[in-house]
Amino acid sequence: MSWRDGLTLDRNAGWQEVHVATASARPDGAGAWALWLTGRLLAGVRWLLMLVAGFVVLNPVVAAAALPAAWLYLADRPWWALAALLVTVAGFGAWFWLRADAFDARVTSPLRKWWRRRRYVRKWSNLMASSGLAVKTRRHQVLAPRLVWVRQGRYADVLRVRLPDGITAARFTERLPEITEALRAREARVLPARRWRLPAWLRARLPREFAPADTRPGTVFLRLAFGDPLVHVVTQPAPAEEIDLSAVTVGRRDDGQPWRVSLLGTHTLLAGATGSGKGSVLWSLIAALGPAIRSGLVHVVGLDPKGGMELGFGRELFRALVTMDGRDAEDQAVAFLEDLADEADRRASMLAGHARTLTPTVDMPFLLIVIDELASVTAFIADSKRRQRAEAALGRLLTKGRAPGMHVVGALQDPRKEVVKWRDLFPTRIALRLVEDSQVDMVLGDGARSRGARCEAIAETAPGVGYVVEDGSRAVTRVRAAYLTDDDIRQLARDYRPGPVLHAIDGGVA
Ligand SMILES: Nc1ncnc2c1ncn2[C@@H]1O[C@H](COP(=O)(O)OP(=O)(O)OP(=O)(O)O)[C@@H](O)[C@H]1O
Repeated sequence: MSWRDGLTLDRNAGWQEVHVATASARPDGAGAWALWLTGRLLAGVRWLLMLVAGFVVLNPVVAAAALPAAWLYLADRPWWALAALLVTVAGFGAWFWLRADAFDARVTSPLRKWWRRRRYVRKWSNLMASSGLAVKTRRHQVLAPRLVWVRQGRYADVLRVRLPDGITAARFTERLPEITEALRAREARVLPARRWRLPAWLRARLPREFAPADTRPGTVFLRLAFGDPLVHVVTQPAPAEEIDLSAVTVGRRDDGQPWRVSLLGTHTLLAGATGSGKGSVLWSLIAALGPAIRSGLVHVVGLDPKGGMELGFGRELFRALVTMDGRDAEDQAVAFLEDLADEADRRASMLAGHARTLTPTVDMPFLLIVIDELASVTAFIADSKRRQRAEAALGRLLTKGRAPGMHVVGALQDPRKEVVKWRDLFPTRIALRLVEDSQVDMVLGDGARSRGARCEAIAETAPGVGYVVEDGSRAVTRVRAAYLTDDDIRQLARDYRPGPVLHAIDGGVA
């Protein structure tokens, strides 16, 4: 992001006053008219200069390309100017034809940003007033939320807005539909307004009562999304040989940037209706870990209640795969969880007093545990004794496994109360398309839907699209998982199948 993306639009202190033009403001008499007209003319010239200056700053390539034609025209050579213009247009056409991405980055994207910025400036006061977000002071001034700055990206802009007294962030959030329409955005979302973080050494020295709160009252960050980089299927890039478990790429975010998830110190809850693309999240995660799976630094184990239909394609990548078929399916699931919970205990006691988190080695690898249907090891177990054992083991695994390098990905097709009670033990939550709007907050946490996670509105034609809430953050991010075909998965298994098993999990799951 360049320095140009953070220009201040309005320097009023704290709010934006909406000027209400009254009929009595009209001039009376010739002198007054002349004065009024001169004022209007000067304002018009200022506006034009600002417009040109803004255009040149935000579109340097287009401005530079138009310079020869403009100079020839001013030098009274209109035909030469026309010829220069035609050459410039032809040059742009060739550039677009040969390098559409570079052309977009240098020409059309800056033009679009400039246009959007003009729209904000032009419409803001009116929009705030007509959406009921303006307040009247006792001196009869009309104050509206003030647009402080705009940070622009290819697909989304973030507007920092200061609220006048009397307007709350909640009230602003209620008006998002009007704001979205008026500013021609695809989607509007309010991001949590976080304070600047003081350096840790300074924070540690501040008395508690002076330590600033985490949120910033009176300020709202409005995120407006334009266009959609998630309409196309996302492909998974070849994984780097050196895997960073705190930033594993699994797809793309709706600002066009890679979607990375951290596997360290957290577990992931993945919910989505049937056909919503849960499989693509699981497989892109496994694919991104390929080299570490082959070298033995990461072990993947899985539980697939569909008899291996989902995870079976890449069976060779798993150190253990419990497929829950046959008459003892429930016993298999219970044994699987109890073995892993014991492993979590073993690792926790080995680390105690030595380290707070695990650095994976071949002797003590990072464990990725994929449970393809969480309900099948909790709510769906018919026998109550077995269910209690399974739930106790799952609880132990989730609470103890985070620090010693065990990450559980629990997929969920039908979020309901008896399953979602586990939600708080999964700090990272992903919700793909859901059937009902009430399920959104059940999965992602309270208030996630009002912060923009519209999982029930995701089209059936967009599998793999969803919303993420990350550990410790209230922000909701829209994403799409990369897609691997069945052949891709088979190839993945051939490329990254692990070497001989060195350390089986106690209890014989491996
Ligand atoms: N990220 C994606 N991009 C494009 N298409 C996808 C993506 N993920 C899945 N699909 C398509 O959607 C179909 C359904 O996906 P998938 O089987 O992963 O859904 P699911 O949520 O696991 O469903 P179920 O719970 O029924 O197993 C796939 O066959 C595939 O064609």
